[in-house]
Amino acid sequence: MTLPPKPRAREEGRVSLWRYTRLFRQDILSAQPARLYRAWMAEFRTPFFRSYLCNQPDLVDLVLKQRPDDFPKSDRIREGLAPLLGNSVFVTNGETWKRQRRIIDPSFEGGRLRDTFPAMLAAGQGAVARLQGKADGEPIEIEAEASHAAADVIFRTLFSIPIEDEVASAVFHKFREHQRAQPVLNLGALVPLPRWFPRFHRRGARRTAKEIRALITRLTAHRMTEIKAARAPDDLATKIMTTADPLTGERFDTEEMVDQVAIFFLAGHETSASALAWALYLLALYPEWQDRVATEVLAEIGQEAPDFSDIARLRQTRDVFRETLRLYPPVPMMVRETTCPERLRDRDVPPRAQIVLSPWHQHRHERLWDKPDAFDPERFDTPDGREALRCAYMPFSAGQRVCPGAGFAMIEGVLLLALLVRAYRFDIVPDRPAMPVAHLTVRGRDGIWLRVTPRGRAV
Ligand code: HEM
Repeated sequence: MTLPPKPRAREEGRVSLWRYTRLFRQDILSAQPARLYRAWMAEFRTPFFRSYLCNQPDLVDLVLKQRPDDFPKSDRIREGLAPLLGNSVFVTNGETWKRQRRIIDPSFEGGRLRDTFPAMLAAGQGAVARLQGKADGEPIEIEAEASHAAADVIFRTLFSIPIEDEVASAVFHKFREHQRAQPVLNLGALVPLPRWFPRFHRRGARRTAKEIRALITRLTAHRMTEIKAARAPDDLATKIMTTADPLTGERFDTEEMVDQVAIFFLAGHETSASALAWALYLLALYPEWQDRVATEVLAEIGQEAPDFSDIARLRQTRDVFRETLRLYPPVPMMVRETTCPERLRDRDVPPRAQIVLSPWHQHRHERLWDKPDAFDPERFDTPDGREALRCAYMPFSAGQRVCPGAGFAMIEGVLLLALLVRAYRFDIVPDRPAMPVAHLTVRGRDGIWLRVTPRGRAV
């Protein structure tokens, strides 16, 4: 049986820091040796830093759930991302971070998700309509379509504006330019190289970051005016900007909200787009699963527009999306830093060492998953699969810093997949196979190409 694409690991043995950095810059995934798919913990020593990749579920639990305050994000992450994200919740630590989460989290709770559903649905219907003109069986690059759809979801749910809006569309296009200028956004953040080491903060990336922030400031300042005049739409931006911290009573001011909007846009659209594109690719690779999804969607919602409660009944579609997040976790690695001496698996770990948690390796770990590289959405119905889901599945991270958009993303992903597969058939392009590469998120090295035709018509 064909396995879904996986990059070849680098050969075992020592490599120089220069070579590692070069490999790393090309792609974080293939820069790593194959033993990481079997190891519980691996240590990397360089003259400048020590880094420990932890796969053992107990260790991951310790870092993310039991003592998260002792394993913060490093300041370098903030430095690396500051031009675009300022002091957003993604990069802060300690009391600032806690206050930001107290204000943000209520907007993503269950009841609010129901309220955002119509905006998500409109974005999904927009994606189906956009593909109509391209569904002629000629190869199309599906990541671009998925990015467009996911950006539309974010703008509609956050600011009640479609992606066609002038400012929304400008942010979206500037963002693409930003990625081209700085393809591996957090390289500098992931590897704490000494200050003299060449960085990849290109000048172009600084400029685009500034332009994106200026556009977001326009949206946010306008919304603040609408809130003050009591005529703001009831969407996520209004909810977040009017929520007071239950402990201090403080609200976000415009500037702090700009930082949060920047991360919602970045974290919320890049990740969802990556997951949707890989899900469609996997369904093209396994057409029997594509038929199962199409059949389920027709049985549960027919040709109607689904409502919020329909999504919970799309169980096979959800399992396909879950399995996609296992095989291609959009955020392949996360980094924390030790603040005091630690002893992990009988090794002394000094303060300021890097702790790397890798959904990519944990999700394909040979000792944690049965047939880890196979595509099998039914695995979640088996006792082993359920156990692995509980202790070795973290596409959204875990613990107090878990992704606040996890519930949102699971509804969005299932909804968009259901609408697209109901309308179209997706087939692979044999001479353009996809290969994952970790840029900002896990992407296709040369894009993800598929042939799209209206469902029911053969290619
Ligand atoms: C499939 C989609 C998504 C995936 C796989 C995903 C994954 C993740 C992961 C792994 C983290 C933790 C990163 C770390 O600790 O270094 C994270 C954080 C975050 N995500 Fe998501 N995410 C998704 C969608 C979203 C959406 C839709 C939003 C918002 C609309 C969002 C907002 C955030 C924010 C604000 C954080 C920072 C949280 C903090 O540090 O406290 N994400 N996400």
